[in-house]
Amino acid sequence: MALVDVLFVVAAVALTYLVHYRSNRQKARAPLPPGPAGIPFFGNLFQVHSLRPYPQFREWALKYGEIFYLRLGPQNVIVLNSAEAADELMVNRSANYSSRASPHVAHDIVSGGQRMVFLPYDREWKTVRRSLQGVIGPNPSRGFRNIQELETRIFLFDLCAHADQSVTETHVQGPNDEIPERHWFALVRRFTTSVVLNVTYGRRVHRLYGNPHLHKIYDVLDNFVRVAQPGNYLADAFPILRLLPDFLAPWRTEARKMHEWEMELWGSFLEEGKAASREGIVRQGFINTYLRARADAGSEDAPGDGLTDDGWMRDKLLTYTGATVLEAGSDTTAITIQSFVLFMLSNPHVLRRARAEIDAVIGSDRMPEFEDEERLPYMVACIKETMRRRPPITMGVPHMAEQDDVYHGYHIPKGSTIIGNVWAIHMDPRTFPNPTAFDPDHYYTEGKQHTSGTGPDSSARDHYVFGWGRRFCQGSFIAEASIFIALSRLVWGIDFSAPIDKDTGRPFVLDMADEERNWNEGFVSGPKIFPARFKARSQKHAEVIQRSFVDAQAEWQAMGLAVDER
Ligand code: HEM
Repeated sequence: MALVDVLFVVAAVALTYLVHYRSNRQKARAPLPPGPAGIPFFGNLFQVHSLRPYPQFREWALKYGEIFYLRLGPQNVIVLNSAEAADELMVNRSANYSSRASPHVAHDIVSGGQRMVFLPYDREWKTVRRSLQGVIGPNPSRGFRNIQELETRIFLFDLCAHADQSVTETHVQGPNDEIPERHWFALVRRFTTSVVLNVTYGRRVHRLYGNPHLHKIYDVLDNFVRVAQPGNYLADAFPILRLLPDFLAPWRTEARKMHEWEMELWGSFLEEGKAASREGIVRQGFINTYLRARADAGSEDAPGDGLTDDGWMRDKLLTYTGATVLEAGSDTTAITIQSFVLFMLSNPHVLRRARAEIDAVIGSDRMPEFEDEERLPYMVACIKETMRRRPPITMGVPHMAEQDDVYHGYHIPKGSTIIGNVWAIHMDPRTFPNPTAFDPDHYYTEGKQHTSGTGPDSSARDHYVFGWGRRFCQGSFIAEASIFIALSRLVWGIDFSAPIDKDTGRPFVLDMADEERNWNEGFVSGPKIFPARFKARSQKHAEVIQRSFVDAQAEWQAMGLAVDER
């Protein structure tokens, strides 16, 4: 960078800081919450590990209590470290706390300002949310249970037939956490993505290998979560840098290219949906149904961003709405399943207990069904404990305060980023004794009925992986159903074990407590790939799995969906 550019940046940063500092001093009536001291201009920006912030945030939570304050450049950040504080602001006062302080580069440029998860709390977001509610809300989501049930049959079959490759072959995770397609992690991804692809586009992931779309969905997601990470771009923290012309802002050119690269994928899904509809092929799925309704209302073509005058989503907003469902629902759900396997391998006594319950209730003649959930309370507790011990989005998705507010005598400035510190809440020893242990008894009480339902009603919640209030994860019902049916069937029918380490002669299991070494970095983060063997528990289980796979093919055909190519 030339000297003049450096001077420009420094002057811009100084100006932003002064304006911000003066206006804060004038407005602040109550004191800001306590927090670590920062440095001039940059505040705490360099104290936050942008890709693995949660251990530091937990330390600060232990030091400062239920609320602390950070400044990342001119951006005020309020971190809520207790369930009570997070519920009070993001649920009880949700009218003020349902917007997003979206990262400029990731949202405005990479997403063309259209990615639902980062939309502000405005008319566009409300339209998207309302439209999706009719598909993935509590009742309509039950319409996908048939698909989820069938997809788990394929999942079990694949684990028995193909997962051994993750032990017999050498696999290396890619530099951006890419998963080799012959590793068992990829079988989990096929399952979770196939479910949400059906929800969105009425299609399946029916091949195990050579799925360019499947890989690109994860590549786009991995790239996006990296780009969106706070601290990644100075232009996110210092708005004045956004005024720089293109030749002084290489990040803008880079971000525009990412937008084009993403749109090649997401746009192609929409165009394929439109082409199928023109050929008279009636596909199910949110986007296809929406396109038909929009065409019936007279807007067959609605290019561009945002909404039409009569309130229909235009193509790009619709494209990114489909993308959000695919992104939000694929890796998060896959990570939960992968983490569960790791926790079970690390705690064989828990697996034995879960299996004993399933064997007693189900037997070996049939697989567990959704209706069995109420009779499998320990299994449900194992799932909840998986999400508590390792939330896929360790720090949740930040909200934003739209107006000044006061909480317990502390000033919360308008425009602050609000972080519900899921990790610290889940690691609070007052609620969860011995919090770093994987112990389903955190959720299990003998004789008490448990279900996985953790809807937005905060008084009935027992973990916080799905966020808060009006921005509460809209796909939680789909997610919980996928997770329950996949994991209860896994425990029922599949014997999974760690391979023997040649050096130690003992089973090789990743140390789940070693965050740095064994868990990926980033906003959405799961375990690094690890080998495991999967085989049917008995001849009887194998027969049920094989028969269910074969029967599923006829059902796919009857629904007009692709059969599995194996
Ligand atoms: C274990 C799986 C999942 C986890 C841990 C998870 C977690 C989250 C979190 C933390 C948020 C942000 C909540 C907030 O702002 O307070 C979110 C938003 C969202 N999730 Fe999920 N999610 C999962 C699965 C799914 C699935 C399967 C779908 C779709 C079928 C989905 C769709 C969405 C959507 C559309 C949003 C955006 C909501 C908004 O901004 O208004 N999620 N999710």
